[in-house]
Amino acid sequence: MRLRDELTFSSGDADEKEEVIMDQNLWCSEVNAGLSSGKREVVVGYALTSKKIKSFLQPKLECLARNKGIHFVAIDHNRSLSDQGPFDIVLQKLSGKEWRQILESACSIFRYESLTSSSGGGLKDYRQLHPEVTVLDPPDAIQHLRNRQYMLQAVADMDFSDSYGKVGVPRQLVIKRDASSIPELVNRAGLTLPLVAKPLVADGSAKSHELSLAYEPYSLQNLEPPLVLQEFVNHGGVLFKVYIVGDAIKVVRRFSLPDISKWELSKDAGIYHFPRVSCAAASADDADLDPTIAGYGKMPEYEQIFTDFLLSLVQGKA
Ligand SMILES: Nc1ncnc2c1ncn2[C@@H]1O[C@H](COP(=O)(O)OP(=O)(O)OP(=O)(O)O)[C@@H](O)[C@H]1O
Ligand SMILES: O=P(O)(O)O[C@H]1[C@H](O)[C@H](O)[C@H](OP(=O)(O)O)[C@@H](OP(=O)(O)O)[C@@H]1O
Repeated sequence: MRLRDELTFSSGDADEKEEVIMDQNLWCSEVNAGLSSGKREVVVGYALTSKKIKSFLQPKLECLARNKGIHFVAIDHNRSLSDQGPFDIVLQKLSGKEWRQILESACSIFRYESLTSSSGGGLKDYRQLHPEVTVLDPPDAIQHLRNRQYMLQAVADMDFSDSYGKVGVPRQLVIKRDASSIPELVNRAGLTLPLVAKPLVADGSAKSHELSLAYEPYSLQNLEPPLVLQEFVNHGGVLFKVYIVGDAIKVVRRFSLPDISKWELSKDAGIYHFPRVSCAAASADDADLDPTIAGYGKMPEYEQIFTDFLLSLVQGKA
């Protein structure tokens, strides 16, 4: 059980240099409330991009978490990780490079060579120094999701022979450089048009979601490699998004790009850039779908599921 005087936090605000010690009276009353209720206080240090903080750490989530004794604390990018906390969980979605920059700028206690490892650099040493802290998710476990060439490999490797339908990965081609070679490479690979062009790097930036649809390969020469080209797969204009948090699995349905007919293909040319097609606002609630498929825009009861999951990660730890 954490003692009160251990709990000093840094604001994590890049503009604030000095430690911010929470109001001891406020904090004590909460910890006392927690202690009296037997609830264990859980401290989650987070290292997320500002975009992710804005979209993820919504008041509804923070309020529900606090009621369950879970406190989200920004990891101060200006101080060494080991001087902060103590944390029960480090919630992170940064690349090894971003962690490296944070730790280098934080006069980190870690050796420089440890920053060069691919699995999030100093975070790897932090995990060795603090095995009691759960890192969500370990950089080496999610590294492949940052690359659209490798992110689907897990699906391609699965055996769905006993499933009700066919699950596959669209045929795709990676273009690392030299966009002028795309028409020849597409022809040589025998890819069927139209093609969806996606940035190869899926790093969570707005740019990484800038997708294009090309009806002929020559317009692809205007795109900026590295990118991945995927054959367009007609799928009825509805996308099923599967959310998995711990053991909880939820399926939501979204409107997607409509099917493309051969007539359209013959009439259409050029390349079209499209926004976040199947975002939460594109709920397919009204689509004429099999009623057994539950779901809507976002993951239902997400805040409840995620906070219960965080508690499950620390249950049983002293
Ligand atoms: N090969 C494809 N065939 C047909 N439609 C596709 C294909 N790839 C992507 N799409 C359409 O483009 C949308 C976005 O594609 P994708 O999910 O790969 O991008 P993303 O940026 O990873 O999306 P997310 O918003 O989930 O991060 C999909 O929801 C789907 O509507
Ligand atoms: O359909 P949703 O709103 O869940 O789409 C998510 C998307 O699946 C990714 O999780 C995005 O995160 P990044 O890949 O890090 O960009 C989310 O973007 P965000 O800006 O809202 O965090 C989408 O919402």
